[in-house]
Amino acid sequence: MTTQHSALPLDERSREALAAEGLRYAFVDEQDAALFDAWLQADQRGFHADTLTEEQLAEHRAGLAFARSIGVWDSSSADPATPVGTVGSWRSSLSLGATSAGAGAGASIEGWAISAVTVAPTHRRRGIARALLEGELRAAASAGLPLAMLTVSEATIYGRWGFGPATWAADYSVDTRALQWTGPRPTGRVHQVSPASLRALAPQLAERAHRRESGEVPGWEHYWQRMLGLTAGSTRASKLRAARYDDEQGTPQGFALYSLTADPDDYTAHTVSLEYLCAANDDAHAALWRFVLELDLVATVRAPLRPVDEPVQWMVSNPRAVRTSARSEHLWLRILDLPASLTARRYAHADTVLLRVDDPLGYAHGDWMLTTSPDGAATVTPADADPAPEAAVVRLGVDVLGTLLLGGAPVESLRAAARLVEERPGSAARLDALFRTTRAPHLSIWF
Ligand SMILES: CC(=O)SCCNC(=O)CCNC(=O)[C@H](O)C(C)(C)COP(=O)(O)OP(=O)(O)OC[C@H]1O[C@@H](n2cnc3c(N)ncnc32)[C@H](O)[C@@H]1OP(=O)(O)O
Repeated sequence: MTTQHSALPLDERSREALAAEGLRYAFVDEQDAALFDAWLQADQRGFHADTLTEEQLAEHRAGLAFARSIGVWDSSSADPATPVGTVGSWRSSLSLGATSAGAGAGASIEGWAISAVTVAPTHRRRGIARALLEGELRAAASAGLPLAMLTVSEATIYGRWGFGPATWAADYSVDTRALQWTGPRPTGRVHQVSPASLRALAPQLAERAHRRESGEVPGWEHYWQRMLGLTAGSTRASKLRAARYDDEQGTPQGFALYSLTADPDDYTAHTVSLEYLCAANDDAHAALWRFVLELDLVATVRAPLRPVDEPVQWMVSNPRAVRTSARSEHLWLRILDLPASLTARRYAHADTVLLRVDDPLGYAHGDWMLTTSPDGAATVTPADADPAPEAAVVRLGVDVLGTLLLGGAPVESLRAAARLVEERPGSAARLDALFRTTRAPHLSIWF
């Protein structure tokens, strides 16, 4: 067991709650290959994914040993070695780079990333996920982490524990034969490279790109192996192509990973799947998009999980050729330490807002005075007196505050939906102006 894990003990309340159901809740010792393998296979089964081969298991063990893995076991089941519940978690930064105009580039906050939440079909709806989630939140809060975060299989699950969607993602489908490139033509060069050649560079470029964004969570060792098609038996490896953009000085500034699928009836009409586009500056973004949109023998470029304000729609002659085929929430946040969460980011201008926060689990519950200064910095204090007459006053749930935190939420819509109540007229508009960011927050990975 690593130091990081022992620093964050197993949650006693969850252990007791599950023990009362005859279930054992415990850490997975990543050095115990048989134990870890059973946990990994249970996680795969939980998501209806393929059973891992021996080679893949070895890779997963190496690649995921950094996380804190917890299992739930039922000694009375036919296969008592395989956990009936899983959860994995780790400390991770969350970028806050675009939280106000010009200010805050490179800022981030540390949070608790939660993943691999599964419960066996034979044990569902008996409260196992609840015990796992509430245990994670207590562990994160006791470690002093300001928030927890996750990406979700279903948007119906996590609101009950105070998580709210905080970034959104769009899938685009581009009809490349219906447009011309009208965007910038940067003076650097695009090089066609092998995905393997990006192994060291990709995380570095992603880290630089994330400094410009809010909502980004860094990938980990095994994530990059997978993304670059370098894992054992990767089904993507033979199809994956890569392009790298270097600036005029020859310094890499971005890369794109994509694959092509032929149209069986028309060889000139391949579909490109743009699986990842990472740009540390605007030039790299434009050059790489232009590269994929101008590939010959291609009719369609599909680009999943892109920002909802993806600038490419303004870089082509025909905006209707860039169709949004899907749009949904992506990263979910759960605020645990309200002052630490709110003061980590920058705001648009000086203002004073009383936030009356309802948090059924207690972590962020209460009245809080948020005061921002002209340079965008904030202070947050418990509000025990009546608010000053000039303060905006709103009442909202902790999930809605998570939704607001990165600045991508339309506050007026939340007010109209009664998810946020104005206790003084005009407060929603003031909150919107204060929290809104110049770029939509965005997370480019699943975790
Ligand atoms: C961060 C991540 O890892 S996201 C991935 C989530 N996992 C998956 O989608 C894998 C497939 N699904 C599963 O493994 C399980 O069904 C889980 C993990 C979603 C739920 O596990 P369970 O142990 O059945 O949940 P549990 O019994 O603790 O339910 C807790 C509450 O969530 C609700 N709930 C559970 N699953 C769902 C769901 N899929 N949709 C909506 N509500 C749900 C329950 O009704 C219950 O509600 P309440 O107590 O507030 O009335």
